[in-house]
Order: sequence, then C-alpha cells, then structure tokens
Amino acid sequence: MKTFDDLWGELTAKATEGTPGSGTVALLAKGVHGVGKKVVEEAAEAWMAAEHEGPERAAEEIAQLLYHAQVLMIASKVDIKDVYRHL
Ligand SMILES: N=c1c2ncn([C@@H]3O[C@H](COP(=O)(O)OP(=O)(O)OP(=O)(O)O)[C@@H](O)[C@H]3O)c2ncn1[C@@H]1O[C@H](COP(=O)(O)O)[C@@H](O)[C@H]1O
Repeated sequence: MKTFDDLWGELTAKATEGTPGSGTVALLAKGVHGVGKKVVEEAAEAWMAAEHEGPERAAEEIAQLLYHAQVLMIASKVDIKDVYRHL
C-alpha cells in the first residue's frame, strides 16, 4: 500500500525528471495558480463525499486532495519536511 511519503518520492522524482506522460508534470506546468484551483476543487469534492456519499467515496476524494496538496507543495517549492515541522 502506498503511503504519503511514498507518493512524495514518486511525485518529486517525476517533477525533477519531467517524465513524459505524467499528469503531475502536466499539472505543474499550470503553475501555483492552476494547482491551487485544483486543491480547492478537490477539497470541496472531499467535503461533499464525506457529508453525502459515505466513507469509501470520502476516502477516494481525500486521497485526491492529498495528492493535489503534494503537487501544490512541489509547485510552491515547499519541502515535505517543512510541512511536517508544522504538524
Ligand atoms: N494519486 C494520484 C491522483 N489523485 C488524483 N489525481 C488526478 O486528479 C484527477 C481527479 O480530478 P477530478 O476529480 O477533477 O477529475 P477530472 O475531471 O478527471 O480531472 P481534471 O481533468 O480536472 O484534471 C485524476 O483524473 C488524476 O488526474 C491523481 N493523479 C495521480 N496520482 C498518483 O500520482 C502518481 C504519479 O502520477 P502521474 O504523474 O500521472 O504519473 C501515481 O502514483 C498516481 O497514482
């Protein structure tokens, strides 16, 4: 099972290498503004799923929210350790 740290390693590697065909690389090309909009969209979808669609759908949408939060970290040059310092 993939963890938050596993995903971080995968996404940072793809961002650094500019992996062709990667959705993450394509999303990063939209910049902080474009990525930030996706974070807000996914947050709303996570909220709606949690409130109306049950735990399975909520888990799916929360996973997408965490993914987009990591892409926003990469887009804004925030390291995962800098985030962990605030937890
Ligand atoms: N965990 C995710 C992940 N969660 C969500 N998403 C993206 O977010 C989208 C969901 O957004 P929406 O609900 O708005 O659906 P959509 O309308 O189809 O999306 P858009 O057209 O608006 O982008 C999905 O279609 C994916 O593009 C993800 N994309 C990638 N990953 C993981 O990230 C890693 C790297 O992926 P690539 O960069 O694509 O190789 C892999 O391990 C993937 O499993």
